[in-house]
Amino acid sequence: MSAGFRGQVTLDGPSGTGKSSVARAVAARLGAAYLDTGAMYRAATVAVLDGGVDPDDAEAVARVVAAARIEVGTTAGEEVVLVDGVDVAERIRGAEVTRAVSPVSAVPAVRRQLVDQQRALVEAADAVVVEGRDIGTVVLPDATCKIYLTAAPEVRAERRAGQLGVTDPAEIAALAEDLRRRDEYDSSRADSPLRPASDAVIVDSTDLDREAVIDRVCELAGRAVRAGEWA
Ligand SMILES: Nc1ncnc2c1ncn2[C@@H]1O[C@H](COP(=O)(O)OP(=O)(O)O)[C@@H](O)[C@H]1O
Ligand SMILES: Nc1ccn([C@H]2C[C@H](O)[C@@H](COP(=O)(O)OP(=O)(O)O)O2)c(=O)n1
Repeated sequence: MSAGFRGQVTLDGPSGTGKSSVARAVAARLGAAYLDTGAMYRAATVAVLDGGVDPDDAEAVARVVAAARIEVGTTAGEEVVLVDGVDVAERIRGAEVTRAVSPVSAVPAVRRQLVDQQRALVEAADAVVVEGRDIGTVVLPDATCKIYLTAAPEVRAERRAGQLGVTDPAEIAALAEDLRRRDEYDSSRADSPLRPASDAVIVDSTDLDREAVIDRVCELAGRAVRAGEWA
């Protein structure tokens, strides 16, 4: 599978499974656009924090996010994330935003607003790789190829630690607890909980390196396109 892909590849799954790194590489290989929907919920969280609002106050969160202009780019390798015109690409990866993003993303009005934006961005692209938590289930139920990435919790925590340069065992344990809490929150919320779509292919990356996961996703995307042509 190389140039010529047309359609949507969705990559959902919990934190630290490799969604972002795999989605970016797959998009580059397929010559497709790339949409990081987690970055949009993180940007909304910046607006909430700067608005001086409690992330657990759903009504206030919905009000602040409705008034915010959230913009994300769709080119892999060029992370563009703006809130009211201000570049927040670096800030959205910080601990303050990571701590507050789950309650913000659980607010139905916030989800409706961002899902509308996500669908518009996807419609503008002939080929796109979209990563998140509810892309195969809610945002793009008719996507060409749906992948659900998983990995053992301790492996995910180690990967996240490696990414952040954390080596202290106590800090790694805290990261693992952070991932566990966020997965639980994201999986148990009422609106669009994290779960695999019934027609998603589950890829367990516990014992696969990044390149192997990228190969597998590209192979599945190629297979889905061929199946669609024959249907
Ligand atoms: N299959 C893999 N094996 C080892 N490390 C990986 C693998 N996939 C991703 N990584 C690394 O794990 C870290 C977290 O990956 P990331 O793509 O940010 O995950 P997610 O978007 O699911 O949270 C990154 O440093 C990434 O390079
Ligand atoms: N489609 C999505 C994407 C992310 N979210 C929420 C839930 C996640 O905890 C946060 C952050 O997502 P992000 O993909 O950036 O998180 P990780 O990189 O996996 O740590 O946003 C969501 O509710 N729906």
